[in-house]
Amino acid sequence: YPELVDKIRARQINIGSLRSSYDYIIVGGGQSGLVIANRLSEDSTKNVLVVEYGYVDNNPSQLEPSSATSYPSRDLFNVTTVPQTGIGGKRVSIYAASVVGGGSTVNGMLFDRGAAEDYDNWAALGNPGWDFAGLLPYFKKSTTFGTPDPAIVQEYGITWEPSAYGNGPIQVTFPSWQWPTIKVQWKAWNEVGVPTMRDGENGNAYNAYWVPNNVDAQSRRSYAKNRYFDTVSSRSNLHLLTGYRVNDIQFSSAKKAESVRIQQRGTPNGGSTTTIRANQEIVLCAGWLNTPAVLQRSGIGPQDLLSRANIPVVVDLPGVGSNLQDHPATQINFQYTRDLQPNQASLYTNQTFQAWAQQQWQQFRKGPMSMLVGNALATLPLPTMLSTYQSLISRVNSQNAAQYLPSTYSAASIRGYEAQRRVLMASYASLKNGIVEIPFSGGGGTSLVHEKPLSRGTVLINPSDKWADPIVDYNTSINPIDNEIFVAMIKFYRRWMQAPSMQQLGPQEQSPGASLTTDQQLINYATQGMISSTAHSCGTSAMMPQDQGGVVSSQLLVYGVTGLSVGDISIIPLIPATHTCATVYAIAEKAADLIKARAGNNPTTSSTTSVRTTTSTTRTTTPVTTPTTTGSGGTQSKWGQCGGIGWTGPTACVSGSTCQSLNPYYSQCL
Ligand SMILES: Cc1cc2nc3c(=O)[nH]c(=O)nc-3n(C[C@H](O)[C@H](O)[C@H](O)COP(=O)(O)OP(=O)(O)OC[C@H]3O[C@@H](n4cnc5c(N)ncnc54)[C@H](O)[C@@H]3O)c2cc1C
Repeated sequence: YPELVDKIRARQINIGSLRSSYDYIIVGGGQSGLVIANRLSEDSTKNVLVVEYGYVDNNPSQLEPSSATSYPSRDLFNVTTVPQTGIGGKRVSIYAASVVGGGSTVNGMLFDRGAAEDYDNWAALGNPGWDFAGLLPYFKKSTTFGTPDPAIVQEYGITWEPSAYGNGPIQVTFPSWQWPTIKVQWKAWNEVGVPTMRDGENGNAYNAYWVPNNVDAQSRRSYAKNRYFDTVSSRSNLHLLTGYRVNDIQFSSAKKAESVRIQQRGTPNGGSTTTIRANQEIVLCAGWLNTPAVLQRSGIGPQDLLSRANIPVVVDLPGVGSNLQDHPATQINFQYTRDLQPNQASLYTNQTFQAWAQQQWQQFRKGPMSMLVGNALATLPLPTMLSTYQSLISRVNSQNAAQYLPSTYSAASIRGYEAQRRVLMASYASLKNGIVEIPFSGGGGTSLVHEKPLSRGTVLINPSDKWADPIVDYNTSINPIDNEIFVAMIKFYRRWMQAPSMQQLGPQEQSPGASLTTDQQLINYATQGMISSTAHSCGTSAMMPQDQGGVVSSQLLVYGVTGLSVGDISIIPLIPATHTCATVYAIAEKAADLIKARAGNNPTTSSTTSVRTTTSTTRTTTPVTTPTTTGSGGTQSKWGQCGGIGWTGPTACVSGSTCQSLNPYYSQCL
């Protein structure tokens, strides 16, 4: 493993080896940023710089299935929302990665796509080429399906559609284990009118279907860093600079994006910065939280916000930071009084089973411990769940759209929302599009997830401190119809638990509890336990027409300037009914093709630039002082932190490992 670490370190550059200019500068080396970097650097005459705020996380545990359910705080931004008045005024956690590979490095590895209608809706909002047919080649280009263990396929009747996959970097398959109770659950779905689909990845992600994970045959995480970045380490035209924040973008008088200003992480705001020029294009891939913030700090955003923050306006683009969407969720729990054996609890309660599971894992990387977060979803159309769905749709249509939107929304953003509502209501009435998601893997408890909320939020820089983390407000459940969807979900889940097949398990409702029956009681229950985000935040630099609050065109170019595009999750106009990782790969693959195509039409002189140019041409930088570490004594275990700025824990490593500095902020026992 240390050899691998050395290899990874060798291909990163430090500030001293930066060129003064690159053909492409990618802001953010997260999931989408690494995909785009890989594709743009395929042309050896183009040089590409990725600037990433986070670092490489080389902890091997991050590749293991267990990492799907424990998100390491070291790799995440530490931000909470403003009080969410629609769910009792609580502040909720947000999920935004800050590590090389971004969300793909830390996420739950449930790897699904939305229904065809989800993407057709994007095209209907004024984005030709972004329908499912336009995206399918990119879903395929990014993935390869690995045939799972035939025994588990046969035992559980797992189905998938091979033609939905291609020959791409991300490995996708099913683990070698499922819990027996899931067989009963599949039957029960059918009994309450939810058919089983052969596959969700081919545009049919509605009703109930199996969902694979993005893991290789050894159940190891297959993600942007190891499949899109590490694999092209020999390319000298691709540079990655970690531990630096892109503060803002600078424009020429003709509003061409010319350069980025970067600053070392942890140095005081307003301190020294380095400017790097982009000959061809700057591509924002800083994610839903920071892409709008970088735009706003660069003078592209709502005019009144910019002037309150003392930022000169380059383009008054009110949609920047609006249109925030995620999938809010609440919990439901039933206990089986006659559960099948083994079940999930057996891993804790049955020592023989536990020992067998350990042995299966350690010897063969198979068995219960190869499982991640589960592999089955019921993504239910509204008419399946609610017989009075038409009345709900009429009530949505008769709402004054502005009433529930944030007060900061411009007339253009309100128009855009009305356009979204038109396509959304068609989806609410459709039998080929899910409105809610109920994950199931055998147990009686799960999350109830709203896939198509009407409420919208904002991500705005703090006008009194533009360097602070952006202010996030999801406005969760501000629109009362969103709560009606939760009530319908709870009632339908109860119906599922009452299905004939389920009775062999003896399900007993724990929460909300059978005594809660009125809609208001269920709303109170749902909102009390509700979270605003299931880590699928998106939409904050939306691909919509400019006069409808859009930020980028269907070419992903930012309105009002040239040489600047967005290639990450923030371009999503309308949240799809799916976990977002696979969709982000498709967006980024398509973005790379769009960028290449326009470069082809407009060649630059960059091909003549020497790749070897280094520091002397880099604009001013203040030398970075080497940080010191004050240790508290004691010995750190292998893989643990042993130094870095601000570290006060042990600096000595357990025998067999040595403390190695990976960056100024993190040394590790390796
Ligand atoms: C904890 C978690 C669990 C998830 N679980 C699942 C799941 O199971 N299944 C699924 O399908 N999806 C899941 N997702 C969602 C999915 O991973 C994300 O939607 C996707 O990774 C987003 O990709 P992105 O490229 O848009 O942003 P990111 O991958 O977040 O990349 C943005 C990058 O930009 C960097 N950055 C930010 N600001 C700056 C700046 N100013 N300068 C330089 N760099 C900057 C950040 O550090 C980050 O690395 C999860 C996400 C998270 C966070």
